[in-house]
Amino acid sequence: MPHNHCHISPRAYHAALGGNASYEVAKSLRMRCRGAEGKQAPSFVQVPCDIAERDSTCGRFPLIEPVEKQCRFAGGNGDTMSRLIIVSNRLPVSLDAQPDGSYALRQNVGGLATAIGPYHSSHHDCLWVGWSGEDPADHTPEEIEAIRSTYEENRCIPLFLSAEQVAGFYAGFSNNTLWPLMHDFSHEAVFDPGTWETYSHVNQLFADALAPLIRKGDTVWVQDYHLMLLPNILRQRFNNISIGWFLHVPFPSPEIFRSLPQSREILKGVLGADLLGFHTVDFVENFKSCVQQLLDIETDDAGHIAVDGGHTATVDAFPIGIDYNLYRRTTRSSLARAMRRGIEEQSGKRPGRHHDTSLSAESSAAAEAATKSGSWWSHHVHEELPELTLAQSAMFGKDSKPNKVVVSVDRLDYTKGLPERLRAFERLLEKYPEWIGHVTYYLLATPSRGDVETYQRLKQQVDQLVGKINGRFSMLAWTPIHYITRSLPIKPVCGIYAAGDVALVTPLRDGMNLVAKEYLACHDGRDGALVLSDMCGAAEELGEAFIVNPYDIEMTCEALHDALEISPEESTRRNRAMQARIKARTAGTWCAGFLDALLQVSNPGLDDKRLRMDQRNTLLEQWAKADRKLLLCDYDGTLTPLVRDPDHARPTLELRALLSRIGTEPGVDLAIVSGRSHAIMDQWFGELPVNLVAEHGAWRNDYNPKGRTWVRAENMPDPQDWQPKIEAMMQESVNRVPRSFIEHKADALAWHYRASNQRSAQREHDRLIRDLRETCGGMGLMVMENSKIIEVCPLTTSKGHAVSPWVSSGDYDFMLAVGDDTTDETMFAAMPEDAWTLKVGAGMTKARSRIASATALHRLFGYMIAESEAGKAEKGK
Ligand SMILES: O=P(O)(O)OC[C@H]1O[C@H](O[C@H]2O[C@H](CO)[C@@H](O)[C@H](O)[C@H]2O)[C@H](O)[C@@H](O)[C@@H]1O
Repeated sequence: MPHNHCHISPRAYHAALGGNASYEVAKSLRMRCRGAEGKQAPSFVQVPCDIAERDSTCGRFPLIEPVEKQCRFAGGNGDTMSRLIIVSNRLPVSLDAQPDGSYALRQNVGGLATAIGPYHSSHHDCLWVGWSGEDPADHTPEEIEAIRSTYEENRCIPLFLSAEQVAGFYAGFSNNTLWPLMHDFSHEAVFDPGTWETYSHVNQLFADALAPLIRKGDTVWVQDYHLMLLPNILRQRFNNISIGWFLHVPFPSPEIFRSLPQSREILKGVLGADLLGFHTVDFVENFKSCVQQLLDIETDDAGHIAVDGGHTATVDAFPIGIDYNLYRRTTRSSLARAMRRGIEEQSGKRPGRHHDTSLSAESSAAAEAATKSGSWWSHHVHEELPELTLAQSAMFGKDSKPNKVVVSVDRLDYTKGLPERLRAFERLLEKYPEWIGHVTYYLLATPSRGDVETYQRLKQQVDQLVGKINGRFSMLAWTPIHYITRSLPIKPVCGIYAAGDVALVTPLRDGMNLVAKEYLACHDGRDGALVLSDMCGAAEELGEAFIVNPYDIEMTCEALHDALEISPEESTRRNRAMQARIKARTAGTWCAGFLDALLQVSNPGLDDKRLRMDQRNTLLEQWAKADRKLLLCDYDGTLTPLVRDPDHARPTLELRALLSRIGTEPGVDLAIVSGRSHAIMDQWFGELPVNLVAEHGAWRNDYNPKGRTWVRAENMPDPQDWQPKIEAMMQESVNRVPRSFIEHKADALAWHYRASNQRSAQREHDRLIRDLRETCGGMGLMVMENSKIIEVCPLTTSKGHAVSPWVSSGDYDFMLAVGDDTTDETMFAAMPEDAWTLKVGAGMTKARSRIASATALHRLFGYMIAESEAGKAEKGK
């Protein structure tokens, strides 16, 4: 390395390319990396020292780090920092070639990019590996390098697959074999040994692409049915990483899955993961049955599967959500509003506009812009209408029936139940002719997999059905179905959702179905009825919808009729319940929840007693049903993560808001049961609607909006009699162990050593414990070992004792106690059998369940609040 150059770290490299460095540094880095020979990224990056130093000194970020830690994405250098590597068939971004030969990045839409994309963008050490969508045969080596480099600047590692590989792996085995089988369409499945071979090979190629990136301790999260062999390939190659796998489609019963000639290989492939996630508990059960029947391996109720070679895989359900606020916000955009207004005018929902059958100039122009080309729109709205028909006169006010809009948004796929849905709509017009002229169906069906014959046939079938229904029922001024077969951007789609009085979401089989959730988010706080198939995961969460069997045309027709007739008050009430739930269970909480669970199952200290999804659902059900609820929460390490300086653990505004929210739920008594001094508790929580227990039970303060009073426990020794002596002993330890200190409380003293050198602190810890125990025995005091802290407090104090008046009052039909350290064990022991007890983090415990972190607890509280909201909406409150 030239002496006037220096190495910079991958973190600094990303920060620089992410706009955090000066132009000169960024340019220098880019040139350096593009110049690298071969496909492999350079293992470190050099920049001229003067530029790097100037950037560092102007406070952008620390550019210069020790040379031995420096590499780009490559692993294998002993760096043990754990990172997340996401692997999916497609990357979350695509590239568009620009006239100047460069490539511009475009964000992909779709559930996966929306759900995990934010995690990837906000974590600067997170990588994403996937197929670039490019065939290397179509590009020069320079273009390939430019494509690779543009992706890598965004922490995406692209794979280049030939057309032949794509045909076998993607179109072939993934979409023509696994897709139909997973969706219970075994009659559509093609069994071809050739595509299986390519699928296996491409899974190996993904492993090859990952190999140079993986470092000890990394987490690799594999996505979906395209990569079902990859988890086990990775397990065979690396024994020091955590592997997760999530299936975004349904998992079928053994009767269907066993028809796949490679069913056993596929099961063994995914069982290489530590955690296997599915959308619903039903899919988990199907998977477990397949493992039992096809591999003869037992599974237990906790979802553990003991695989050969001592590896244990765990299966659980993680229902995916949407970015609720994105849809809610986008619905308010001017383009979405114009789209909605346009549909309402065109369908006659907005009287006055429709007479001349043209949109207002403003709506028309904006809707055109929204749909980009807008041809479908102008075609329908600029028709000349020479005469009024019977239906038209009904439409324009002579008849009291209000005009309504039905919407649906799908990919044109045989799993979506489009022909069945169209028949149900036709049946509605037949059976309830009063809807003729009054209901308009906006059917957005984006064609996909157009090179596959089944999809071509489906498209023809849907085209014909739409034509038949329109031909049969159309009036001069009214067309029953507006059929759009293009892909529309999110803004007009939100406009379509918002315009819909009814959304018809009736897939024959679907893993989750996000359309149902998106429709509800676009109707935030409003009316609008959802007709939903019971064959999709979403039906488990959206029970207030009109649930139908999508194969039952008569039932769907009746549900559609009821949905069209529902009062705005009733549909708003139903929506409020569903919206509360999907607002709390977003794409972000899904991603975090899966990663929390993966952390738990990969860590032997955290895996036992993991709160599974079915248990969490039971907890939420019991919470929602209960009238009087008791929540007992420890503070440090439970409601907030542990930090070095106890003063820095003060509650954030978000935590205070969460505590206020849950503390004011009707029927809820919330108590923070902490070892903190009552002075601190008063300062941090005094204004919140919560009961407080301080100093491990020595002090108690029940919430009273008129003013708080602290009550000291009885029969405690006078602190003056013991604190000077104990303080002197602790002071000796402070003198010996740098950065240790004493925390003073009214009735306790604590020696803290978290910030100290742990080896010397441990020696001192052992000595101090021994001396304190000898001294405290006869003084009515006890010595407690806690998290990097030794505490002395009165023998009579205990959290269990402090909470017993609440617990034994008999007032509550739901009780939950949460804690993280040894002092919380007395509280767990005081809880009755049917109470919920949760330990946060690792360690021996009497608690019956365990969760990973304080953040996971916040999420659980969020779900509990949402459940209460849903319950209130259901009761019409
Ligand atoms: O009962 P808790 O609410 O869990 O309180 C227990 C002790 O918490 C505090 O110490 C702990 O948290 C500190 C901040 O994260 C950390 O630095 C320390 O190492 C932990 O032991 C508090 O300072 C103590 O008074 C509490 O007894």
